[in-house]
Amino acid sequence: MSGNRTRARVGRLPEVRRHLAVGWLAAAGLAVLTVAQLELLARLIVAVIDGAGVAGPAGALAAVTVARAVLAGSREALAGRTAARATAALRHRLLAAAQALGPRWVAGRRTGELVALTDRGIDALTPYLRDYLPQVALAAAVPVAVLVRLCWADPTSALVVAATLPLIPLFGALAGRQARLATRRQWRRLSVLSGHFLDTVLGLPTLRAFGRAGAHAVRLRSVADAHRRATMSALRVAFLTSLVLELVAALSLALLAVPIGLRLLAGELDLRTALVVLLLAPEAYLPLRALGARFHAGAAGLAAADDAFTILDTTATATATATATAGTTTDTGATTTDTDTGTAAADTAVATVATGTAAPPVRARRTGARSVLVRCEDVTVRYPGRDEPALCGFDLTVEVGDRLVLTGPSGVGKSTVLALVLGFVRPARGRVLLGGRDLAAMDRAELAGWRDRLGWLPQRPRLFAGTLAANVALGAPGADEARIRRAVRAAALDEVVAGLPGGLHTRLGENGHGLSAGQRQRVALARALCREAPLLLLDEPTARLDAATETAVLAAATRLPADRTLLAVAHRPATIAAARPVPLRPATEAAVARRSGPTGTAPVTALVESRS
Ligand SMILES: Nc1ncnc2c1ncn2[C@@H]1O[C@H](COP(=O)(O)OP(=O)(O)OP(=O)(O)O)[C@@H](O)[C@H]1O
Repeated sequence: MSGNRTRARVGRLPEVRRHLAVGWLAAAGLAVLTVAQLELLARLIVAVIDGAGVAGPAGALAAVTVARAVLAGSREALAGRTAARATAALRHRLLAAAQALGPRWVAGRRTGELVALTDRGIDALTPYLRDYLPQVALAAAVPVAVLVRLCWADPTSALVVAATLPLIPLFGALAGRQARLATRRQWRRLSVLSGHFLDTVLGLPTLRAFGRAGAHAVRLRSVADAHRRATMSALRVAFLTSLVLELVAALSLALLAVPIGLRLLAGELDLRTALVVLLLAPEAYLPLRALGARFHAGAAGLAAADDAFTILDTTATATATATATAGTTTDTGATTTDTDTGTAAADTAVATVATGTAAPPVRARRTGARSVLVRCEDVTVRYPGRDEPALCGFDLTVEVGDRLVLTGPSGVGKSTVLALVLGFVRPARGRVLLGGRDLAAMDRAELAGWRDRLGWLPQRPRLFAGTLAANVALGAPGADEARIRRAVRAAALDEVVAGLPGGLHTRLGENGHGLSAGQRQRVALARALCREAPLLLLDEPTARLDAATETAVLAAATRLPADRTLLAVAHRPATIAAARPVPLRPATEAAVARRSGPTGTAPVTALVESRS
């Protein structure tokens, strides 16, 4: 995105747009007060030299000075508040966009870069909004007011100022291009450095164990060096720009001041006019010079804003694509529904599963006795940047009460199936029906309603700093202690809780610091169970557990009420034995099998369906 487009988009942010008008009004007021203040100062000096009464001009000067200070202070306070609001709103939108794009998108980016963008990157917009934008208004208003007053006082001087003034924005624009490139480079380096730093801190135990901490430190140092060089180059451009602008302004003032002095000596100009010109002329150049200096302060923020808008655009495109697809698939869906109800009108009922939110209810189509909760039809999933599909021609039907376990070699696409059911990824081909609704046709509210019906244990669960109870009740905010204890017992965590100093109310550190890996896994499992959701998605729930704990967890899973459904991913024989396995084959293998299947036979599916 070009710098101008980014600036225009920042200017269109609702929080900024509202205050831009006020900023321009304040700048106009300040311009008038500046001219009045210097005019009164000139009068006061002449009065002192002439020995005339100074009370009048001195009083007026004091009043105008106070008014100017109050207006400037209020303008700064307003600009500061606008900057705080706009950055908070942008950060909020960015996080909402990351949330909408889903964990799979977040996983595809370097965490450190995202953190740098939402934290320091957005913060860097503050100088742009607080200092640079108000200065633009001032740089436009003050020179105009000064020129108008100079035209009236001394047209020759006004002509000199009018001729030299454009040199400052001209040189500023020439240097600005270089400055933009340098700050963009600096921002990139900072993002990479943040990513490396976070990776290093999180992976320190691994690096120490493999004796690579030193080598990694060298690499980190070289990344930090690259950032230092980029920063120095950006600063060099900034200093050189300031120097050039100062030089242009000083030469312009010399061009103006020397003839004024000569004309004053020759008696062609009176003292008051000479003073007015000499006091006012620098004020015409000052805001433009300050604008050049502040441009550098805000350029880093603009580079970060550019990245932020790219992410926001990605969400907008994804939403637009989803909506467009929704239009077509809804039509198809309607046709399918009509046909279905037409043929099986007598024994097919549509069960409505209340979502408990304002979102439209999620509907599950009931075929015969049991409702179909999830159906995948000939689904292919592709991740960006990957030639091979993660899933290919994949079919699955999950009915209410099923206990299904997805099995298969690593990387075959088991977690991708769960991501489909969660609505985190969308199929490149085929259809996914969630509670009877086509995933492609579901909007954000419907998806949120569907997710309300899910309990999810991810493969790498994340705990948060806070009490153990708060971590368990994360997905069930209103859960009382009895419900939390039930979930804790079902996750075979009760003995662990009993051994903790504060029991359920023991405070955990970041990501569950203070618990073992297996205990953390069980807290996350308790969190999934605590939702008491109709469909439970568990990604390797017993991966880090010993045999006895695994048995306890599996026993809890088999005790789930009959109307609750379980779809799990597992590698361990005991877990697979506890439910009906659904073996997954690698997508490419399935695709080859599908192509080579004899004509007229049913296509080989990547998944063999199984029900309890
Ligand atoms: N965000 C992603 N971007 C690109 N490719 C991905 C992404 N997530 C998964 N993949 C790829 O998709 C394929 C299926 O991944 P998935 O995580 O679903 O496998 P899995 O069967 O759950 O593996 P495991 O048993 O090791 O957890 C893999 O080849 C993986 O490399």
